[in-house]
Formats: sequence, structure tokens, C-alpha cells
Amino acid sequence: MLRWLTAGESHGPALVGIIEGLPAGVALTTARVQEALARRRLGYGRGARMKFEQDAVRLLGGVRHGLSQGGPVAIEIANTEWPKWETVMSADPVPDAALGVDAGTGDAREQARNKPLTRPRPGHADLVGMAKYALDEARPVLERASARETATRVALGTVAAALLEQVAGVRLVSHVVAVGPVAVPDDARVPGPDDVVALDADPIRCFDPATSTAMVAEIDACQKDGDTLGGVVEVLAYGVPPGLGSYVHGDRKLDARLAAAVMGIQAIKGVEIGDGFRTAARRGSAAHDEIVRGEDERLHRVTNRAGGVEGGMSNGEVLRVRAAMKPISTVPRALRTIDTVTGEPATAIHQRSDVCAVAPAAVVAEAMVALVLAEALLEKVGGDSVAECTRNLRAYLEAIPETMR
Ligand SMILES: Cc1cc2nc3c(=O)[nH]c(=O)nc-3n(C[C@H](O)[C@H](O)[C@H](O)COP(=O)(O)O)c2cc1C
Ligand SMILES: C=C(O[C@@H]1CC(C(=O)O)=C[C@@H](OP(=O)(O)O)[C@H]1O)C(=O)O
Repeated sequence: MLRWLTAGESHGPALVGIIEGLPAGVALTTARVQEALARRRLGYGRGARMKFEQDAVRLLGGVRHGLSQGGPVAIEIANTEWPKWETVMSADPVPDAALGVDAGTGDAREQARNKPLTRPRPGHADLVGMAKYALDEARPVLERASARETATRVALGTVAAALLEQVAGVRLVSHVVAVGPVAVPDDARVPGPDDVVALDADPIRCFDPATSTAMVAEIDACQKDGDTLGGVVEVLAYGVPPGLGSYVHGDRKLDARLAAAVMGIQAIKGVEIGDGFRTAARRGSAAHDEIVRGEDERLHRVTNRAGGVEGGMSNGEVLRVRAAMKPISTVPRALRTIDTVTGEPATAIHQRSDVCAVAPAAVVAEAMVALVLAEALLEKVGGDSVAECTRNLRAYLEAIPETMR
């Protein structure tokens, strides 16, 4: 069983991710994780932090000489700004002297704690988080709810993607298909795995040049208006073997697992597999994918409206997952809220923030898809080394009768 966890706060010393249940022999280097994190920092409309954040990576365990060893892999991502936040975010109690105030009044101490955040921001976890965890300000809530945590997901997704590629030749690509109301046309070319370099070079991560230009203009206009934007991202996985996931129980279904994992990303409010919602408007004859034998003597679907999943299992076609991201919640044109100290109306706290983070969300969604696919692949083929998993996958595929391949 592959499992993973993250820990850490947005302005703490570091984030940490652990992935466990990984076979030995997965190729992993600090540079490879750094590269993945650099992709996530990009994105037209991102805020000031991404200009200086270094995402300093340390592989803390489970990897030796560029290969996983079979034990848990632990990855640390240091937060560049930590020295500035050391007092506010100290894990240990901070003496009054270190706060730079007299041991005196509670108020002064509160001020030194970087002004208590008592004007919760709509669209964030702030208000309910304070009530739920019995907190007197939103700082602890936003520190953990922040999408800073997605850096760890991307680091762990790098490990999953390496496993998928080595064992099964799976290759993933993610792109942006809409920013606010600006969407790629339905007939735009779909990027293939070899287009990753071009997508990484584009701060919008959109493969359609005209749409990309319109998206930049939309973000500029929105920023000028003191507003924020969301959008839609798509992840494609090429080379996924058939039979990952299962129809036998709802929580084993690959589509259900993908939806849960992608929905778990901060600000994602909808997930679609294949043509998803669009399929609901079609007749059955125009909604499914007919099976034919191609010139290469192999079975193919004439279309891929299902997005590579039928009956909760991968069917060998390209996996397609889309996710809808809501506009960034920290709106510069501050939204109405209350002050939790007085109960009086107020405007929400506004701190440094992204205007649009759809491009990095695509990279994060790619990581989540990689983690789900890697977990499902290991479930199907098992094995304690990459070589064993590869052998098992080959044996399984070779055992499928000729008439069904
Ligand atoms: C890559 C990424 C970057 C984000 N950046 C910001 C940001 O700068 N400011 C902000 O208010 N929300 C940002 N968000 C969204 C919030 O983290 C998210 O909306 C919030 O934690 C509430 O969670 P929910 O939207 O899932 O309910 C970002 C999300 C992602 C995926
Ligand atoms: C730090 C990241 O994104 C952050 C996500 C985020 C939020 O509220 O989700 C708010 C901002 O944090 P800060 O106030 O520190 O600038 C973003 O910069 C990141 O993606 O690495």
C-alpha cells in the first residue's frame, strides 16, 4: 500500500512530506524535485512570494545514490522567509523579551505576535477554523490551510511520477484550459507528453497561443480592478495500463479516487473525468466510446469521451481529469466580514496574495493524479523493487487474451 502525508505551515521553518510503501529502485534526486517545484512556482498572476521563494529541498530519508531503498522517503522543503517569521511561528513558547515587549500587558504581546488576525477572510478556512479549533485568531488556521502545502504534494508527486514512468512508461502532462471566462476552444490541439517543455516555458501553461494571450490580458484587467480569478486545469496521463482501480466497490473506483485526490487541492471546487458534465447533455449513442480493432491489430476506442476510465478502471486510453478552481479568496478589493473580537462588521484582512494561481494548480493536480495512479499501479502489480513491479506488470498484460487486447 502506498501512502503519503505532509506536515508544516506556510511560514514555518519547512514543509515535510513522507511517502511510504514505495518499491526500491525509484530514481530520485534533489535536482529532480527542485525542477518540479520550480514548475509549481511559475504562473502569470502569482504574488510576490513566488519571486523569492527558493523551495530549498533536502531528501531526508529513503533515498541513496539517486534510488529509493524501499523505506519511507522523506522530503523537506525549507521556507525561504523563515528568519522573518521565527518569532511569530516559533514552535516553542516565546519569552516576552524575545517578542521585544515588556512582560506586561496581553495587548502588547498580541501586537508583537504580528497583529492578531481577527477579521476572517470569506472563502478561506479562517472563520470556521477558529471556531472549530477554539483559536482566538486566524493565524494558525491560514498557516496550515494555505496552498503553500501544495509544494510538498508536488515533491511527493515527483516520486510517484518516477515510479509510474519506470514501471509502466506512464507520462503525465498538465495544462490550463480556462482562466476565468477565457477558455481554449473545443477543437484546440491536446498536448502530448512531449509538449511538457513548451508548457513549462509558458507562465499561463496554456497550449493554445491565442487563448494564452487572452488569458494574460484577463489577469491584467482583473488585477487592475483589485479582483482575483480562478479557472480550469486538465491533467492527461499517457500510457496508463488497463485495469487500475476496480468496479467491485465504490471506494476502489479509480475515478472516485482521482476525484477525491484532486478535490483535496486547495480551492478546487469541481472535478471532471473525461467529458464529465458535458456527457450528461448527450444521447448514449454520442456519449460512449465504441471499441474497434485498429490497423495495428490492437483494440482501440474510436473516441475517448470517458477519459480513459470505464467501470472505475483505467481502460488503456489516455486518462483525462479536469479540475475547476475558484477565484483566489484573498480579494484585494476587500470583502465584508466581521471582527471576531467585537462582532462588528469589518473588511477582511488582506495580505500579500496571488491574483490567479491556475497554472500552479495544474502542476499540483498532475502530482495528485500521479500519486493516485502510482498507488493503483502498485495495488495491481505489487512488488518490492521496480524490477519486480515491471515483471509483474508484463506478466499481467501478457496474460490478457489476444482477443481482448
Ligand atoms: C497553487 C495555489 C495557490 C493559491 N494561492 C492563494 C493565494 O495566494 N491567496 C489566497 O487567498 N488563496 C490562495 N489559494 C487558495 C486557498 O489556499 C484556498 O482557497 C483556501 O485554503 C480555502 O480552501 P478551499 O478553497 O479549498 O475551501 C491558492 C490555491 C492554490 C492551489
Ligand atoms: C506560498 C505559496 O502560496 C501561497 C498560498 C496562499 C494561500 O492562502 O493559499 C497565500 C500566499 O501566501 P503568502 O501570504 O505567504 O504569500 C501564497 O503565496 C506557494 O504556493 O508556495
